[in-house]
Amino acid sequence: MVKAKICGITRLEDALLAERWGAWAVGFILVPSSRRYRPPEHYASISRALGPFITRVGVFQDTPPEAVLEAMRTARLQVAQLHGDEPPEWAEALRAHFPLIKAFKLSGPADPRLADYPADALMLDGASPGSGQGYPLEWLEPLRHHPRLIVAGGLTPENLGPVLALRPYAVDVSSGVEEAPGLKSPQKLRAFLQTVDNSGSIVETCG
Ligand SMILES: O=C(O)c1ccccc1N[C@@H]1O[C@H](COP(=O)(O)O)[C@@H](O)[C@H]1O
Repeated sequence: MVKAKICGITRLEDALLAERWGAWAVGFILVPSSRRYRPPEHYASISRALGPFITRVGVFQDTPPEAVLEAMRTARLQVAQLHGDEPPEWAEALRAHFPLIKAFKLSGPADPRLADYPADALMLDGASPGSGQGYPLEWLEPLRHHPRLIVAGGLTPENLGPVLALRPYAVDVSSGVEEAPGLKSPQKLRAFLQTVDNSGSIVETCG
């Protein structure tokens, strides 16, 4: 079963819909320059209202480890996603506290050495994260069989099919299920999660 992470959530109602419709994770932007940024205290109130079986992810970009730890604690989050040019030592320091996703921006075919970065899952994203910009799926090929590959960047309910056919560990979406930055569209959210869900049943039936 491919897992789905809904990223860039700013409203409780969107988080609850994502949970109800089967998302494995929700992501909260802690990058101050982003239009989807909200302070950690805001995310804490959303996190408190969710059930125990959905993972809360904090998204950071070039934030020093001490500040990441502080924000994660305040926002009551469980997994950190690093989206910048963080040195591997920062990742090692953070992994002592919680699982880590390392996101890389692709501007060409993925370099297989990205898998050497110390992280618990590897995300391959477009060149401009959070913009809805994608890339040719062939660029994933060098890391296609990575056991914890999360595919992100420009995904929508409509273009998800070929990505799901690659059977990555997870898919991640933000803009593709929004009506405005940070505000999710219930219709698009449902369509996205249903598409992921249906792909699981198809594989299980055929397998
Ligand atoms: O969403 C943002 O504003 C953002 C800012 C800084 C780093 C990452 C950001 N978003 C991440 O981008 C991917 C894919 O987004 P999209 O579906 O192409 O819009 C997603 O993981 C977001 O977490």
